[in-house]
Amino acid sequence: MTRFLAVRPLTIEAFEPFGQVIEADAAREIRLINGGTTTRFHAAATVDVAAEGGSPVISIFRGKPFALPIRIAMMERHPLGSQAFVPLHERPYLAVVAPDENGRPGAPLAFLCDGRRGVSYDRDTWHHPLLALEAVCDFLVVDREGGGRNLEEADYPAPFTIAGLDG
Ligand SMILES: NC(=O)N[C@@H](O)C(=O)O
Ligand code: NI
Repeated sequence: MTRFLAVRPLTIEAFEPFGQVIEADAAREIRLINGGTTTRFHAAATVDVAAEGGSPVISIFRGKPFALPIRIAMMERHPLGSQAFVPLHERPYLAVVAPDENGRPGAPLAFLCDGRRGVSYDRDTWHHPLLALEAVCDFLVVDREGGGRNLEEADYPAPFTIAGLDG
């Protein structure tokens, strides 16, 4: 029996249990800086990577696009750090997350992200690895460098299928 997974629009409120949406409107504070030539949208997301002596790193992920239907058979989480993805090309991508259920991922939720906003997964939040859509897309990624076990993966007993992107 195929378990279909509907795609929903990314909103700050709906994503809040799993992380933060990175966009100007999500910033806590707006500051005019540099003599008024620049607007700083301050702290649109936080970076939580210090556990067990971790430090923040900035990387580029070049994501190959996934074609529909997309099979969600596993999830992962990073117990020691948050992980943020900001698209550097304005292309859509999917953020698939799940609540924790006794140490395993529960039913996933798939958010369609429009390429103008990033997402930051909270530390220890179940998510699917990067899911770029349409074309190869670079993402700026802020996550943790350091010791300890910062990757936990779990397979679903039966995969979910994303058949379309329109809900
Ligand atoms: N493995 C890795 O660095 N990437 C994943 O954590 C991911 O969420 O894409
Ligand atoms: Ni990850």
